[in-house]
Amino acid sequence: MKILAIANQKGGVGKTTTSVNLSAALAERGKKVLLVDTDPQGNATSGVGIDKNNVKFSVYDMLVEDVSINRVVLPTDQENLSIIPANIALAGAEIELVSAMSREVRLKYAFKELEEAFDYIIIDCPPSLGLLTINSFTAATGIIIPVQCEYYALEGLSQLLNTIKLVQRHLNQSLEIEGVLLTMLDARTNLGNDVMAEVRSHFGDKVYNTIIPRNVRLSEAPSHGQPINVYDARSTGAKTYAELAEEVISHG
Ligand SMILES: Nc1ncnc2c1ncn2[C@@H]1O[C@H](COP(=O)(O)OP(=O)(O)OP(=O)(O)O)[C@@H](O)[C@H]1O
Repeated sequence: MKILAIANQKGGVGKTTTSVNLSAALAERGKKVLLVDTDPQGNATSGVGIDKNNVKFSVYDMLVEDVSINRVVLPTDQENLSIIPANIALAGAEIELVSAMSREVRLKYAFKELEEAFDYIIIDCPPSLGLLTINSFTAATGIIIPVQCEYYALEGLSQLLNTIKLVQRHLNQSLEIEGVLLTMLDARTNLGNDVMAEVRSHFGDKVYNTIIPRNVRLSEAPSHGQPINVYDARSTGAKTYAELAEEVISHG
């Protein structure tokens, strides 16, 4: 089982869009996928059609109240795709966890209790490097870093890399950067090439060949509660997330 955290503390770089659509594309390829929403905004939850304010249990209950993970996992409309939902209740967790026992390893321990077998667990991280993200890094086998194609794309990444190093040293030695994903490429500018060269010079072959273009269908899909492969399977957004899924699968 691969556990992939989708993380970048910079906001709005495509973490949730990638979490939802990579999960859905993997599920479409017959992989059993558990999407875990750890962002209090709950956008991954609503993005797969779950009413985030109307769930019995959320990731908050699992991490803070010790509710069993097996009671928190919900099926979605898509075959092979389940979710652990999040909502605004999670906003307090960063503070509540500070004084909790085993505060960095709660997610990892919860995954150990899973009764259902999954091929992939995909974790949508919040735009911060607090305890929720640390829990994800501690539980994960790899991290996918979405980087928006824009000037200063790499700004702030040193903080993220530093956090990864700290977690590797103290909490999870086998944690790896699984891949770096360029997102929101605007075909009308040449910026993509510059950013790609810069990102490649830092991360080498960790950078996925797949680049996600800016695609309006990707931004519309969440308001319909559907991943892009359901909302518009013929869109370039759907095609590129399908390519990404193939790349992720080929990495083993
Ligand atoms: N490839 C794309 N093309 C067009 N719009 C996109 C694309 N990727 C993401 N968006 C839109 O950009 C916004 C930010 O994306 P998203 O929510 O995935 O980023 P995020 O990193 O998860 O944000 P946050 O840091 O707030 O959690 C959303 O409105 C989303 O619909």
